[in-house]
Amino acid sequence: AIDLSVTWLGQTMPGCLYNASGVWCREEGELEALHASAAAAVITKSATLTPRDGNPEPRYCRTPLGSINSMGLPNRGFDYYLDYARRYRYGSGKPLFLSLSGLSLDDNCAMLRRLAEEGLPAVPEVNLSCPNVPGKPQLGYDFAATAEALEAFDAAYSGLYGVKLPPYFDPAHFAAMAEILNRHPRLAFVTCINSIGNGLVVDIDSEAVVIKPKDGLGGLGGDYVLPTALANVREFFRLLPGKDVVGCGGVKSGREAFMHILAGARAVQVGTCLYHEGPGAFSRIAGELAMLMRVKGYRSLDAFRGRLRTL
Ligand SMILES: O=C1NC(=O)NC(C(=O)O)N1
Repeated sequence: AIDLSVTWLGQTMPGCLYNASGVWCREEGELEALHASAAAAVITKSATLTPRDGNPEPRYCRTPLGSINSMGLPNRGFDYYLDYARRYRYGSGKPLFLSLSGLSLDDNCAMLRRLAEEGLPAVPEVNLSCPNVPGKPQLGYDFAATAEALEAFDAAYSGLYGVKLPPYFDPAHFAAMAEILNRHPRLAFVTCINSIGNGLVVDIDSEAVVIKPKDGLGGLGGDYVLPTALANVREFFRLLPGKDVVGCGGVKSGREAFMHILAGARAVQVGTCLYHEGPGAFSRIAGELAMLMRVKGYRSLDAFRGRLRTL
């Protein structure tokens, strides 16, 4: 039989696929639908300290090659997701991740401290990469600010945590980020990647942009981002010994999931494809991955994880 389970963060989850933060996870009903699906874990919509409406609509658009979004962190606020985490059924073996995207370092630390006080099994994934809050640059592109933030996170939270990274496009940036990330032993994983920020999709019939915020600029997902996502997974897999890399970006079938794991991904998140297909995507993609493994003679993910060949 094909084993798709993943052992990390001191636990074993029943499969390797779960949602990308932001997709199908803002409301409790959505989170419960994910938990009931073939998703192997659940992550919540990035929380700000207080509830937030987000950007004006239209703020999401599907395109033939994926998606563009400028949601602007619409969410129910940290207390809503903390309350969900108190009632979550951890016994299912499906980990719960809480995505945190504070609008300031103090907010991120306040949420981390509150989470630490609860002593819940939920694992924080701190979002360093939202590209869609007007006036707020992506923290992950400011190396000094990222270094300062991670020191503060270590002081605020004594458990294992992860960060959601923006895509990087230059070996010097991979190296600079890795040097910072490797200073933090309790930073157990990085999720690569968040959307490719500030793309522009044009509709030639209307001769207009397709989303309202930022005059049409938004984060790209889907087919557009797969090669960049794979590059970030493979580079950080090499550069962060002892840490896990979660692959995110362009996964719409067993093929892309296989690529991410070959590049080094411990587990794989699904965003744009989940937005359009719904939670049924997880059983489809898992089945396709298992079939691919069967054809290739692999019985577990460990048999090929990180084994991407170079020429
Ligand atoms: O981190 C984020 N990435 C995105 O692509 N969009 C959301 C958002 O805008 O809320 N946040």
